Amino acid sequence: MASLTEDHPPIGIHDINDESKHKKLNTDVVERESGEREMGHSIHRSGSRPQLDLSKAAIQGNFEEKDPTILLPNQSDDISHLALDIGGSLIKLVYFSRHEDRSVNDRRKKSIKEIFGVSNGNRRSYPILGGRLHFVKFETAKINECLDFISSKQLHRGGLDARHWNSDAPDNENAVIKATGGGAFKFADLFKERLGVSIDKEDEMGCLVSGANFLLKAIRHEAFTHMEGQKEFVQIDTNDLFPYLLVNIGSGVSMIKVDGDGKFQRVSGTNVGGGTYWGLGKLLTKCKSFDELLELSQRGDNRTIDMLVGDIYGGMDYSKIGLSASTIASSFGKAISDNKNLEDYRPEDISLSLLRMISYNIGQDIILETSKCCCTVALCTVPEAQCMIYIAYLNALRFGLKRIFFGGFFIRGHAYTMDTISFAVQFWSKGDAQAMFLRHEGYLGALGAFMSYEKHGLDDLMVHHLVERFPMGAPYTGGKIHGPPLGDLNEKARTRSSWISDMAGSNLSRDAWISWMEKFVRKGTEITAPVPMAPPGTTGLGGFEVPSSKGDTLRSDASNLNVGVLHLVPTLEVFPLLADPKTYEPNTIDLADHGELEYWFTVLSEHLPDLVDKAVASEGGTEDAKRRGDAFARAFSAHLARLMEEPAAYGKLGLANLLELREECLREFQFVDAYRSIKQRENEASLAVLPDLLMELDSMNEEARLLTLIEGVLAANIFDWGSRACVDLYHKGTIIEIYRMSRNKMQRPWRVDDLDLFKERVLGLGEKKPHPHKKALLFVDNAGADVVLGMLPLARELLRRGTEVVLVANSLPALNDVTAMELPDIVAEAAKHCDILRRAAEAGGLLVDVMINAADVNKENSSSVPLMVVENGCGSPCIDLRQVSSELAAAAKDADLVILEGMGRSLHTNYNAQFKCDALKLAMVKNQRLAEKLIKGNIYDCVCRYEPASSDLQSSSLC
Ligand SMILES: Nc1ncnc2c1ncn2[C@@H]1O[C@H](COP(=O)(O)OP(=O)(O)OP(=O)(O)O)[C@@H](O)[C@H]1O
Ligand SMILES: CC(C)(CO)[C@@H](O)C(=O)NCCC(=O)O
Ligand SMILES: [Mn+2]
Repeated sequence: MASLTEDHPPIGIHDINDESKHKKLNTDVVERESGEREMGHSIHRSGSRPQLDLSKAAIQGNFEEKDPTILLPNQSDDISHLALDIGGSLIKLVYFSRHEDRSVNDRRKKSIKEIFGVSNGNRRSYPILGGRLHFVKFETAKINECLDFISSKQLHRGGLDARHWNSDAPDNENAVIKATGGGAFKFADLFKERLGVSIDKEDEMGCLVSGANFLLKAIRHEAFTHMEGQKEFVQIDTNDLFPYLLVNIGSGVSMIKVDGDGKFQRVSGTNVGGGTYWGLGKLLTKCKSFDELLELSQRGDNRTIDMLVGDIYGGMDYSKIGLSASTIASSFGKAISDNKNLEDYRPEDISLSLLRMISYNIGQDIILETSKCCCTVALCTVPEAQCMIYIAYLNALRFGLKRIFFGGFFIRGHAYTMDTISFAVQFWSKGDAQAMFLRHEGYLGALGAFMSYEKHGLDDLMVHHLVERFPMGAPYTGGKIHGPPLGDLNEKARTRSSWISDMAGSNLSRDAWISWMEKFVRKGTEITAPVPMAPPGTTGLGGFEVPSSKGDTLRSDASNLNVGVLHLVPTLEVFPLLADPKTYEPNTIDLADHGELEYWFTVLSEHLPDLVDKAVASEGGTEDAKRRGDAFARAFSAHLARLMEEPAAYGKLGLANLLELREECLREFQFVDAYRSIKQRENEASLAVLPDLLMELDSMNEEARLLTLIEGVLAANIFDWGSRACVDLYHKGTIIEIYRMSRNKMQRPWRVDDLDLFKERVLGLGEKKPHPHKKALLFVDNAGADVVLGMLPLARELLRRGTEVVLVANSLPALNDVTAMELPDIVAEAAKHCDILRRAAEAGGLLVDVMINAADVNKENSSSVPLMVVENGCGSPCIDLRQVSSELAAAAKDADLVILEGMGRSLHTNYNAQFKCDALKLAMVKNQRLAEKLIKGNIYDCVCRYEPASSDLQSSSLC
């Protein structure tokens, strides 16, 4: 038997209680499959990364070239798909990369397919495979960088045939990329020349509309309002979306009335837009970037350069026509009489004056075109900075539109801009119309172009098919990181360079690739966005005050952290046993409470160095692992910092999202399961004592046994590498000692104790007959004692009583959570010592591969209820039941009991979830703050919450 820390002295209960001081959280990394594949050369790769088919690969052009393009004619396994919106200022790219085919040798899958008739294991049956949508932008003036990017990622190779984007056609002769925006026309020849692809031009307005419609339909937290610094997500009812006004503020401005999918009309536009602000601003302030200019405006005072009504009227209002003294009478008008040169004005003031002037002129132009009746009012009384918004409003009014969505990169997630717009729309409409913003504001056109590929199956995507994960942009791996920093690039670089050195006897490519990446790192950092500022002071008629700024500088990395990568998983489904999916909220604690966010931020940050050490060690402590560890730490810290400043940056934020972010971040930097060896050791140690435990249980009467079993689950839930307090414990005793101590501490009543109610159902009471459940879904938590000594014996008891059991485990590793891939071996091992488990596992198809001693098998008993394992579709310690694997959804259909075990699944998330069937939530609370908050208790208190499905849902008894 392997035990964890045998050389440490045992601990007592006293030690455990002392741990309540600790409030840190421990973390973990996750594993991806890795393997070897024959491809002429045997290449080791991470299975989660694109798999390149290098056969017949050839360098295009000159071998001596610095960044040669490599053609991969037989590449088909991981085709990426690309669409572009090439605007006057920026090029927007949306590209898709497939998820790896995870259908590795998973014996579970076969039986699950047979039993539930689902084909989750075979993703190829879907029109599109699971994958990711990435969002990237470049300046149009630097189109060559964009072409380099496309070429280096071979994105143009995916568009083999634009009409059928998942075409199997192997040849690249008719390669076509969908593109919209003026640049689709202007640069078509360049694309042909540089990449050998044709551009299939899509109508710009149509793309903006279909992009917006797609986002509003498919992304849960896409649209939001922004008032006085407060961002609020709005879940749009797609049946009640139309009509709306779409205002796209790019270089120029377009206003489009949208009546339905493909039904729209451009009702107005103006040539004075974002491009004007940036262009003139550049000339007048010598700013090098748009953000610099925007940042300047935050600290500007336009009164030093604008001529105000008060300047002309001796400080007085011109009230007869409704102009206040502070209204701008003439933008830049003071420069006439000041007798100053450009250099004498502060660039800050120029920028703000310009920002206001542009907005005013946009408004004025459209007034003349579209609104004859209102122009005088608008010209005379409307605060100048609000004019273009006023026009948007007038247009909305004209067409009876209540909702105005704003898109285009001019908005830039900029708090001041959005607040100004919102205020104006509200002001003029007297609260009738509402301004809304879109998280993917700048990518509407590119997404629309992407949607125009036929047969990609995206039209049918539902909210639960898309999981937004966090962008790990190259800029985060810049600085002292050397070499290709991003996972897939890293992998491609490795495979390419090994191919090149093998085939061409040269190692030029890796260096060339790295230098390209370094360049990208630098460039990527340049395209940045400001961190939103404090809300402006608005004074209604008097115009807007100078925007207040949170700090002197804008963080240069924020724009890379504005939208995440969208993971498309067409196999995800809403958990069918949720009582009301519409009102379901997975997170128990709302991180909108800043104190709460700060607490978890500290917990996660403090633990980061430890986590990096562990992650690096788990990868053999190599130089590459250190580099990735460093990159991971930067990326994760940047995300945390971003979220501290703007908690809603990636949509509504809960603890589940934060914990998932950490796991995703580790995955992004290719860390395989850091807890794998710990999990293995704990599994072994626990399996070694399992027979004794089962014997002990079997000697009890059924009432004592049920109590012992639930106690066992709660006690074993102490093994949680996500809890700092628990991790400290592990250094003080062997796991068996800790387990015993934890068992001994189990004194009823627990803090939440519904055991009697559960017992009544299972064992009956007095006249009431036992009423075993038909089928139970057991959401398991940790590997080791938790699953082996806690949940498996409970599962065994249910099986013994005729309840079918489905063990539901993570699809990907997170902390020391057991995964669905790991469970069959654990069950097989346990089944060696237990007939009930063995027969059930056989019936559930889990033991097909295991050598079973034929003599042991009692054929007559082989009609046992099955024990199965299904994956939940998650890779996080928490579970969002709106997005679970289709095999879990299928398994859930006829279940009448759900058991959620562990803090992540039953407390951080789902504590308040209501189910259509009976639910049992079991956990030991290993965090003092959560204990206080949730159950008014203390660390190591236990929760046994049983909620029968009946309509008269009984509230659990808080003892
Ligand atoms: N990093 C940036 N670089 C340049 N402009 C930026 C940047 N960020 C925001 N902007 C603003 O966004 C505008 C471009 O927005 P967007 O990409 O939506 O328009 P576009 O598609 O290039 O233009 P159009 O649709 O008129 O052809 C710029 O003119 C500028 O005002
Ligand atoms: C020309 C487009 C459509 C190019 O995206 C855009 O820049 C725009 O809407 N400009 C405004 C042109 C006008 O309506 O006066
Ligand atoms: Mn555009």
